[in-house]
Amino acid sequence: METKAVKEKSLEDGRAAMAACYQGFDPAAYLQYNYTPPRADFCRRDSIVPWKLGCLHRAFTEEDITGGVLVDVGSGPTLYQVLSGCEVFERLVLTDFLEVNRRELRGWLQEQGKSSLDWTPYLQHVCKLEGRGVSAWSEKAARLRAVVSDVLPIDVHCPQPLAPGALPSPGADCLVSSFCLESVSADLEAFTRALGHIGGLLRPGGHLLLIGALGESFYLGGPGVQIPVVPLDEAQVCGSLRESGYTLIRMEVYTLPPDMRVGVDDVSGIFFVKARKD
Ligand SMILES: C[S@@+](CC[C@H](N)C(=O)[O-])C[C@H]1O[C@@H](n2cnc3c(N)ncnc32)[C@H](O)[C@@H]1O
Ligand SMILES: O=[N+]([O-])c1ccc2c(c1)CN[C@@H](CO)C2
Repeated sequence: METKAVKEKSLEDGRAAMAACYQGFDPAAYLQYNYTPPRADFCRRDSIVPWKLGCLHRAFTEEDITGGVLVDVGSGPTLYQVLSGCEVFERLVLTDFLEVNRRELRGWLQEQGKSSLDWTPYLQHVCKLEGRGVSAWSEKAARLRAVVSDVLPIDVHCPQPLAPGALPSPGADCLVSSFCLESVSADLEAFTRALGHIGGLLRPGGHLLLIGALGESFYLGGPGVQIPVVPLDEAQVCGSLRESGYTLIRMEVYTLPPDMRVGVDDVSGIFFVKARKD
């Protein structure tokens, strides 16, 4: 029979091991692996990034998602996940565990062109989805820079993932999180716990937009930096959502065609979830 102290110790050891894996994370390499063609090919209907941007565009333009505060959990060095949400919310908080990623985000936010990836094609694609024409991309960039109020440290394994007082007291109106929870959790139990922790950042009735990997056991966070991932299937994601106090509104799934499997991970599918906090 495992005592509480032993269980706590093994939890702490697991988190420390995962944190150690992330010390080698290389934002520029990660962006190169996942956010350039073929995975980010805006001329291909079956490319992964356009699929993700379409899911986010649809979700953020549905009438049940209204303004206020949007928090992106585990932003990493990427901005694609908030390009639709930035039009709907007045305040956007980006977050990540690593200073290297927070620095990457601040670089783009503070200065034209100071980032490891050119986000212009992403801005243009989302403008097209919004029927604004691609030339509005610089307006969207200005809007994003205007609504991001903070780039904060976060740890989803903490019951309070953000520093006290980081958000207004009712909590955020909406959370978005992509490829974070399963990529930082040692097992399904930790994934579910983390889902509950971030739920504490959200007001009751608020929405969660969650993008994640299905069937993935590892990914490369940089050259030679192999990071373990808890392999999930759709049923486990739905069960974890239910267990951590969310009502599932819908789940959409993308199955990777062979040429999207480029050797930087062993992901087989991607889920997009829209859920509401009970
Ligand atoms: C696979 S990346 C996802 C990045 C981005 N959201 C995307 O969609 O590509 C996982 C992110 O989780 C962050 N992370 C690592 N440990 C974390 C923790 N304990 N709490 C929150 N985020 C963490 C990493 O720094 C990394 O940026
Ligand atoms: O295809 N993609 O757009 C894409 C983007 C990011 C990531 C993946 C796939 C799969 N691995 C995760 C880390 O667990 C990160």
